[in-house]
Formats: sequence, C-alpha cells, structure tokens
Amino acid sequence: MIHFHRVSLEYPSTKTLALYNINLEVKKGEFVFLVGHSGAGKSSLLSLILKRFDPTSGAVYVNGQNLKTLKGNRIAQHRRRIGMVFQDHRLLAGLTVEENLAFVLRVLGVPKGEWRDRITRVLRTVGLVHKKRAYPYQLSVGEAQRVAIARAIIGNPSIVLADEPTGNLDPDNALAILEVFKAIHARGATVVVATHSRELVEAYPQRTIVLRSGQIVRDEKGARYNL
Ligand SMILES: Nc1ncnc2c1ncn2[C@@H]1O[C@H](COP(=O)(O)OP(=O)(O)OP(=O)(O)O)[C@@H](O)[C@H]1O
Repeated sequence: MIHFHRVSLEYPSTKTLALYNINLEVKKGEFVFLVGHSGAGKSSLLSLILKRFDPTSGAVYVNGQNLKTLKGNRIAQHRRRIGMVFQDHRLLAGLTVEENLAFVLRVLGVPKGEWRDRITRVLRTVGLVHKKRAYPYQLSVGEAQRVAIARAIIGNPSIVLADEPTGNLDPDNALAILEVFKAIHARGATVVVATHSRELVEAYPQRTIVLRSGQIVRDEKGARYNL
C-alpha cells in the first residue's frame, strides 16, 4: 500500500539530509508506529506520503502509483484519500463540531443527504456525539483532538497518518486517542502514527519503525525499542 524505494530527502533551503536511503513497505491494513528523536525525520517521511515534497532521490509509491508522476488535480485527489491528524487539532474556530465535519464532506463532494448519518457515525467512533453543537473553544484539548480524528476519517480514507497526535495530551487522554486509532485499524485502514510516546507504543504493541538521523535503524513488531 505504501512503498519507499531507496528514498532520500534533502531540504534545498538548508541542505539538511532529512531522510537517507529509506526502504519501506507498509501493507494494507497494517498499523505502524514511527518513533525517533526530534529531528529524526518522522514528519518528513509522512510529508512524502502526502506528496508535500518529492524525494530528492528514490521513489514513493502509494497503491502502486509512483507519487512523482502525479500532477495537478491528481495530487489533490491523492491527498483526499488520506486522513491526516496533526499535533494541534486545526479545527475551524468559527464552526461547530458538526459544521467542521460538514465542511470536509462538502469539499469531498458527498451528497448533502448523507451528511447527518456520516457525521453521527464518526462522532460515535470518537465518543463525542453529544458535543456536535459545541465550538472548538468549548472542547477540552483531548476532545478537540478526537474531533480532528473524526474529521480525518469522515471521508473513509484507506490510509490514516498522524504526526504526534497525543503530543499535547496527558496520559489518560493519550490512551483515549489510541483507542480511536485502534478502532480505525480494526476497520481495516492502514494507520501510521509518528510519536515520541513510549506509553503509546507499549499500550498497543504493533510494528514499530525507529528512525535515527534520517535512517531506519529498527523495524520490528513489539513494544520494546531504544531510540
Ligand atoms: N521545511 C524544512 N526545511 C528545512 N529543513 C527541514 C524542514 N523540515 C524539517 N527539516 C529538517 O529535517 C530534519 C528532519 O525533520 P523532521 O521534522 O522530519 O523530524 P521529526 O522526527 O518529525 O522531528 P520532531 O519529532 O521534532 O517533529 C531535521 O533536521 C529538520 O531540522
């Protein structure tokens, strides 16, 4: 589903070699933790899957498609098939929870008649049906992050990427977020979560890829890892 073939990424502005010779295969339906020190290259790797950048060398394939060959509208189409969650929730402040979700459905071109059911379904997944009329400022940080996940999955993406999704949360809230990712995984999505949190990795022993200075230094199933 996601395939990196000898991928390196150098940021031209600073000549930083963020990723070096990455070979990686993530299968459909897999759950992967991406761990490593700050600056190890986790966000850069996720950015390549989204085609925010092209690699300096090597190739990134998603569903068999070399992302380098995507142009114009097909890049937008590619990104719409991926649900992305960031450390900060990035909800639209002037819109309620359900309006934030409806906004995505409009962009995706989903017929209006389906909105209410789709919104209720994702809010049920994240346990926040009762907050659908709340504005982001009326939510706790953990709730806002769960809405952000609802927004990422409302288009039924086959791939969900998360960059430090629990970075702003206390351990209990972080585990609540993990439960949501587990549910998404259980429904068959491919999930890649970049995290600093050892607790998260230990709470859900899955494939764990350790990046160090832009290189993969470990890639194994299980909770134990050293950075
Ligand atoms: N847009 C950019 N331009 C130039 N250099 C960048 C850019 N983004 C990241 N870098 C550099 O690339 C390297 C990898 O950064 P990246 O953000 O991928 O690491 P990370 O593992 O996600 O770190 P963190 O855990 O702190 O988010 C770092 O040395 C960083 O300074």
